[in-house]
Amino acid sequence: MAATPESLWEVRRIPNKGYGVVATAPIEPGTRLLMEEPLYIRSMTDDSIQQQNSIVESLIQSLPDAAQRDAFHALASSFSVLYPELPYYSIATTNEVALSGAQNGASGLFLRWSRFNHACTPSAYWAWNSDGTSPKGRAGVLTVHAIRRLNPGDEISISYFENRVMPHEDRERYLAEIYCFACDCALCSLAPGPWRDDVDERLRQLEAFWRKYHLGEEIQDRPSSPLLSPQLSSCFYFHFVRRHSYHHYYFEAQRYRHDPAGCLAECREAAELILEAEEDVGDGAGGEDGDIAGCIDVTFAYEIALALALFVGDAARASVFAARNRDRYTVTLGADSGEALRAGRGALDPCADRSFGLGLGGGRRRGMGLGSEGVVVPDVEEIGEEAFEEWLWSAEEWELGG
Ligand SMILES: C[S@@+](CC[C@H](N)C(=O)[O-])C[C@H]1O[C@@H](n2cnc3c(N)ncnc32)[C@H](O)[C@@H]1O
Repeated sequence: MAATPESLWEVRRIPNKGYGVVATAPIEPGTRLLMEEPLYIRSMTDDSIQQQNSIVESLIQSLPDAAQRDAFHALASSFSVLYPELPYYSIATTNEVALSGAQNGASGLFLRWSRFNHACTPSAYWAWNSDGTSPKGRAGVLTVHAIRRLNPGDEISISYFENRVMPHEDRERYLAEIYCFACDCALCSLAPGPWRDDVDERLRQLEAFWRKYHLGEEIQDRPSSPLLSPQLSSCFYFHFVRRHSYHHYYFEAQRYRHDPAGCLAECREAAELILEAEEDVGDGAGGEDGDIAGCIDVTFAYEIALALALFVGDAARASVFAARNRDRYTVTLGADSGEALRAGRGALDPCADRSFGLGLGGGRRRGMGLGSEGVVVPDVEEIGEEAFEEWLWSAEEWELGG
């Protein structure tokens, strides 16, 4: 992974927040702001908080570099009043992040990342890249990229929710319980009234989408759901769990199989809600719809849409969704991230994907799906953006036999 220009920001005192990260130069969306290796990684077990305090203490004591030990002790400690006798636990729990991928179930502490404050509509996106390589050649790096245009003096914020979306009262409770603070971002500062209700309604819609497709909550409530065949579960595993492997995944197999176009329509609604908000902040100006920009990334809708297109063997739409993911991951994770590279390969050759055409049944798999039956990507210049979107999301050809 390419190195990071950290001269673009500095850590400063921020009223009512302790320290925070502030831009020192103009920053464009997609700029890499941080690439950092963990100070330590520890597995999350059901140890008591006293045991966790001892575990973190020995991790810190064993660091060879005194400057690193001092930097750990200088970090924010939001739980020190609650647990004055557990200083290591208090610092760890204020600053650690849950890791996914190969380190699933573990958490890490990152000294520089720990200075970024939270906003429900953040200006930067962070992610743990378990396949990313640091300049020192070590596997696993945490990256932060700007997702809005920033000016010198702007605080750079990230979301502590990791793409979870919630209406205001749930966010308030979550931040108070987990992080001990009340958020005063633009979204949380909205006065009660019709506009805040409208924003909450959109957030609830996106939350429902997230819960359904990323946590699979509906299926957990439905004991009659058929078990996935090994073939199907491998398809779903491959597409949804690889990036978000810390989520328990259950899938609506039957609906996915028999009504892929209906599922695609839900992806479209979610993607449009997210994109409308982002368009408003695209020029850095902010705006009414922009109040929810950055709460959830549009790739969460496009990844599902991509998986659906692959499942039904629609190479044309799969390549468009993969290309959109590639472009977005390039902004949020960097062009050199595993996600952007994978999506780029998928855009060029969707038929090579393991799950291409799985929904078509044995005889019609690979090379026999819609990809080779003449569905081609229309020329957007020729038909216009609106008609292109209609084509992309309508999926009239999606008729799966059997
Ligand atoms: C990971 S640290 C962030 C950096 C921290 N402010 C510092 O001084 O090092 C998390 C803690 O920062 C504070 N914090 C983060 N975002 C905040 C916000 N939006 N408003 C108030 N406090 C915030 C809370 O005390 C939280 O527990």
